[in-house]
Amino acid sequence: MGKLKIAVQKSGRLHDDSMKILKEVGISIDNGKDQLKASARNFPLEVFYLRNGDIPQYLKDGVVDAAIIGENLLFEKASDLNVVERLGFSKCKVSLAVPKSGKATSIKDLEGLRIATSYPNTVNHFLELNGVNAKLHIINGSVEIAPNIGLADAICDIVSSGSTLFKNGLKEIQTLLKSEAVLTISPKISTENRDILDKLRFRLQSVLRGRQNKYVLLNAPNDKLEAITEILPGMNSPTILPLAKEGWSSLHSVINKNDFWNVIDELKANGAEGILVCPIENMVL
Ligand SMILES: Nc1ncnc2c1ncn2[C@@H]1O[C@H](COP(=O)(O)OP(=O)(O)OP(=O)(O)O)[C@@H](O)[C@H]1O
Ligand SMILES: O=P(O)(O)OC[C@H]1O[C@H](OP(=O)(O)OP(=O)(O)O)[C@H](O)[C@@H]1O
Ligand SMILES: [Mg+2]
Repeated sequence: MGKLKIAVQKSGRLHDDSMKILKEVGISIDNGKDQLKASARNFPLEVFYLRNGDIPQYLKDGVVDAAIIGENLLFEKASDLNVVERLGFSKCKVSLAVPKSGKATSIKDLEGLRIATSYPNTVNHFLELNGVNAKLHIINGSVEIAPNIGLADAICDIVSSGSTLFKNGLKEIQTLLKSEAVLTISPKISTENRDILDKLRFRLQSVLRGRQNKYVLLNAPNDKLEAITEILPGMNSPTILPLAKEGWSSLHSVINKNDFWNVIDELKANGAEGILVCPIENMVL
């Protein structure tokens, strides 16, 4: 049987969470830190540890079948490749910023100015879309310093917390893209390896669904069960078990983690007690 070749960033922002999600889908990888390639012990998978910036070309050439990569880099270097799963980590934006005292408030105000960036294709795409002419300075890192050293009037780079912009006296004027880590595939992947990829995707979907939801257990008097069931959003049919205490039941359900805190007060007001909220490792549909 063949092996699915998957590229993961060797070191940097995506590495740890990429390895973590592979572990959570039950794949054990002997991970010698200096290895550039490692095989999984219990799944037909080979991991290639590569520079993030090199991964799009490896995908296009079919050197690897799949990769975990930032969506922003796909837009920059391989917009023809498909995203097959959004993985929910390394969330960031690609934004334009100018010095705090600058007058520009959008891309339209950058006509004739100099923009420093590591993402020239992305910037050019949006400049063209807006009919703006600007001069790009392509630099590979520490882009935010460019206006301070007189190299550029504006920058385009990744923004997450915004602290790098703040520290360099810059303000964001426009978000061009939103990004997160994604699983993407090579157009040259074989049919055999696509089957392995489908197995991996099935596991990833179960883990991601689990991360998005919480298992909730609560106790309530029997006459309140109907009201409580109605409060819990998106619930098909909760499990209801009688408690040893006469007239009381235990209600078990799954709830989206974003919804839980919104309904907690209502649950309590309707007589729910002893509410437990537990993480879910896997949710297989
Ligand atoms: N501050 C951040 N917060 C969240 N995600 C980020 C942040 N910076 C980068 N990312 C995401 O992580 C990806 C990898 O970024 P990182 O800085 O680790 O690597 P790189 O310098 O782009 O690549 P290479 O591996 O080629 O050196 C980016 O493409 C982006 O999707
Ligand atoms: O909004 P923030 O939370 O400050 O994050 C944004 C910064 O993070 C990234 O740099 P990184 O730390 O990856 O360094 P690099 O330039 O060496 O890649 C990015 O290039 C920004 O500079
Ligand atoms: Mg970086």
